[in-house]
Amino acid sequence: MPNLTNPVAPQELLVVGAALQSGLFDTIRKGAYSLEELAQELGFDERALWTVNESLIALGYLSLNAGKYSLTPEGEEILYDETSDKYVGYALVHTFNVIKAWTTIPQVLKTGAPVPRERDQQDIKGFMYAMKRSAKEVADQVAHVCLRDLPKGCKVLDLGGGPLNYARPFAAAGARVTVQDQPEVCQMMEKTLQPHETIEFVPGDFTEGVVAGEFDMAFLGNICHIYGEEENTLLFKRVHQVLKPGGRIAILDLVRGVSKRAELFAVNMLVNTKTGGTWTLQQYTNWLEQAGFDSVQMHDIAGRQIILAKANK
Ligand SMILES: C[S@@+](CC[C@H](N)C(=O)[O-])C[C@H]1O[C@@H](n2cnc3c(N)ncnc32)[C@H](O)[C@@H]1O
Repeated sequence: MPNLTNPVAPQELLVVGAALQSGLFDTIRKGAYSLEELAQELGFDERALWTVNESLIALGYLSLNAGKYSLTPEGEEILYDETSDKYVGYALVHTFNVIKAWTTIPQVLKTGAPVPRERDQQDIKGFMYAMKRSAKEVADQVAHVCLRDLPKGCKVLDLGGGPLNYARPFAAAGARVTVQDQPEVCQMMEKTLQPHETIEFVPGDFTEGVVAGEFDMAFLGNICHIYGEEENTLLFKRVHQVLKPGGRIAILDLVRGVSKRAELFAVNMLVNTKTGGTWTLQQYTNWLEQAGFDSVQMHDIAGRQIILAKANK
């Protein structure tokens, strides 16, 4: 059913998301700044900063005492306290970027192509947090389904697994995990690895090539929606080459016609990618069979789908 009952709600999200994205909250958290000092530190226009800060005070995120700004306890909890139920944190930067991208729909309708945008470190961090948040409730179950019947110490390839949301549960279940992701993601996330975690990073673009190996299982978590038929079929063929005979491919995504979220999510891919979208089980099955897989099965975990198939070689 259509539901546009509260069209003003995004305003809070936009101003808080912008403050987080631009480093305003991070800076205020570091010390006591006056308006002039803060504007100087961040290179911001004073009038613009004053207007935004006043709105953040009205919303309850900032307070001003003796001419110095600080975060309110509620602001601190929502933006920085990962142990709190109210915590949203950097995932908000991702929501902010999603909204920015969706405002380009009128242009994309004409050109069919995303409007180019630069991504800075704050954007990557926001994306990582959003991925972590979305995986939190399902990651252990996903790992269980993907690793079922595989021996301890099995070799897993996690393509686009840089955020480590699934690599960590795979490793915790005894797998040796190779993560291939973009160099900037590997660089950021490698630092977060614990010495006991059996995870190695291999930087590289998987549309250009997949790391060599003899893997028991290859996990493609939320990456097939970034690409279209041509790239996915080629990727499945490359994955087939690096799996052991009878090895498993596991694809986690929102399957069109099965997930209730698939149609709307495809709009996000439309405005952010050249060929991405959400795909039906029939499309996945065709691409997998062309790449040399058989025994295709689908599982549902909390409204997300996992497609499993076996390398027939
Ligand atoms: C939507 S996130 C999914 C992350 C994780 N697999 C999950 O499900 O939580 C997509 C990931 O794939 C990576 N990625 C996208 N295209 C890639 C490419 N061509 N080569 C390597 N990594 C890529 C991104 O950097 C990002 O970490």
